[in-house]
Amino acid sequence: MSNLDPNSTYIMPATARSERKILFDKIELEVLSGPDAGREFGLALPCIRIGTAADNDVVLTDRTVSRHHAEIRTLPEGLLVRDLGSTNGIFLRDLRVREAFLEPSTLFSLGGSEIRVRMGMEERAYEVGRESGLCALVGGSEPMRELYGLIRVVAPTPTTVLIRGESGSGKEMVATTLHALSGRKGPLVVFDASVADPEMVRNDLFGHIKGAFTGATGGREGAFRCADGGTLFIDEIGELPLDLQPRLLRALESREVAPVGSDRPVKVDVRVIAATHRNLEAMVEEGTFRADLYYRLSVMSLCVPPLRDIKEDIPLLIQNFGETLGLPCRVTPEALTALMGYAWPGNVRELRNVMERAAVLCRGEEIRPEHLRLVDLSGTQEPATIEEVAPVSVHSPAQLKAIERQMILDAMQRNRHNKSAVARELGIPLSTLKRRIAEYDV
Ligand SMILES: Nc1ncnc2c1ncn2[C@@H]1O[C@H](COP(=O)(O)OP(=O)(O)OP(=O)(O)O)[C@@H](O)[C@H]1O
Repeated sequence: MSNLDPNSTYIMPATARSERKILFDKIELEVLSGPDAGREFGLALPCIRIGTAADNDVVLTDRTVSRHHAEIRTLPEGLLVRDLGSTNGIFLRDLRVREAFLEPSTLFSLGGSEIRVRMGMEERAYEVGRESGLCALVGGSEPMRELYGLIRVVAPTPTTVLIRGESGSGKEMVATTLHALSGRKGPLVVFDASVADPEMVRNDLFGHIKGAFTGATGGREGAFRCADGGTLFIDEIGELPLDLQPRLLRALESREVAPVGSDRPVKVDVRVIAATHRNLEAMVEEGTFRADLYYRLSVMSLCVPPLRDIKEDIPLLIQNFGETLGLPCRVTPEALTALMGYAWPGNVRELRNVMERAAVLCRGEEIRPEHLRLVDLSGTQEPATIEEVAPVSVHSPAQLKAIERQMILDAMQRNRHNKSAVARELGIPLSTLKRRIAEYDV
């Protein structure tokens, strides 16, 4: 292994201020003997398969090599080689091994082919340009431009990406942008791991066969297979039930999924992007998130800045919402000052909601500070929520609660109990929604 931490993305400032470099891990193989002698491979994948069948990552022509002979996986401890049930086995010197960690530049043999393997690094340059947006993402601040540079260089690779950032900061938009620039022909499938029922998460993510469980009257493809040829975006990965995490890890490494009720895995060509607002490191520490899955996901992390750190983008975002949402209102300098002074705990989503509401309240005139209804300048209070959608106080607090409860119930039904989708639809953070659900006994 390289002496750099394999669990991190390295960004090295280059001499020119606008160009940075990023390092991708890769597995390098060199065939030293046998019919494929002289061939070299460098693959930026977490796990590679070697054999004579065409669906391997490294396809050899040596007839003493089995169709699916071996796999090599990158792990924090090093490169792990594993026999996939070959006829002629894997040999390290004279020792036949079923599974072994390889020292750097170790030689091993598959049938009559001797192979040298090592962990490599591929350096790619990326530009931090002067643009004020990328695809649907808006913002010309330095952190946003840095993010665009990373998105452009990471998008066309098969690397799993972990997007981190606070709720409402634009993680899903970053995932959409990564997919749009990936060149992958298949669809973008969004999967929310915060659904309350773990059974539902398992069935919806991996699919199931007919009769897999009581009530499974038909088969279901599952998000993984629906995303074949495209991208699977797993939102709220920190909420993925612990017992499903090994299954996801297996799918990421083997690029195969076994539908529930079946022991026949299906090959999938899916690029996985995950997102979270949670502190996964702390979750690993406390045992609620598996370290091996964390390691696999965090090889490439992209951080979306909170709005309070990119306040210079507020005017641009407002202008963009005006255009995309058809809000023709002008913002007074006083209102802009108020917007710039606010802490934005709900990030860009909150800004959008505030602007939408202000556009209604100002009745076609210019937006003044009182239309914004920004009550909390410290950022300690919850962002504007659905009760504020009913601005004129014709309801008693009890009636408002009943209305809110009904709105949540309706949205839950529409979104098949997918809480993140509900929170998105209602324009409130997931944490607030969860509190309301508990409070109203929904
Ligand atoms: N950079 C941006 N440019 C334009 N609009 C943005 C940007 N970032 C966020 N938004 C707006 O904020 C809304 C919320 O963004 P998004 O759903 O991507 O956030 P998120 O971080 O995935 O939220 P959550 O953690 O709650 O799932 C989007 O619908 C979009 O309107």
